[in-house]
Amino acid sequence: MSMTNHKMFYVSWEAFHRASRELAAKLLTGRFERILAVSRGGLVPATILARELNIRLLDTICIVSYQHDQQGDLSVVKGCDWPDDAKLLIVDDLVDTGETAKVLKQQFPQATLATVYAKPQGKPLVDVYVTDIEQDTWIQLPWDTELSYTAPLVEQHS
Ligand SMILES: O=P(O)(O)OC[C@H]1O[C@H](OP(=O)(O)OP(=O)(O)O)[C@H](O)[C@@H]1O
Repeated sequence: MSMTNHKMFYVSWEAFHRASRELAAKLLTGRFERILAVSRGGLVPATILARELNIRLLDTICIVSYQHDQQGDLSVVKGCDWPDDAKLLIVDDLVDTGETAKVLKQQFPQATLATVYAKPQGKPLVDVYVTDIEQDTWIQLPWDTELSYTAPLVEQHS
């Protein structure tokens, strides 16, 4: 998805922290023992969930998506050889098309996949999430943005 002609959903660090803690609350009864963070976007919520759920065992799966090519052209540049079971919690920041989630579910069908944000196309693949985002909306995460000046509305519309 290209950034032009799309609605934007800007997320501050505080909002992301709050939403990640909401996600932790939803996962409280899960009795998870291990967290698999989907790098890179899943690293931040994985840290927050590990703290809230007191999980000390974490690993990463590093997936690179080549957006200049076809959608869904993914490469796992670093895998994880943990067993697939119900004690495994997989964490990503968002699910969009669901292509990343498909790769995760293929290797770890019994694990729980949790994301902070979910768009309709990928939502059926996620087990637990916090916030629905429309498919045509670009989620601007705090590590990709910075505060900047914006002109008053009257000036923008004159
Ligand atoms: O549902 P999908 O369409 O597969 O999209 C979801 C994936 O896209 C984002 O990663 P991105 O490719 O931006 O990589 P990054 O996290 O390393 O920046 C996000 O962190 C998910 O892993």
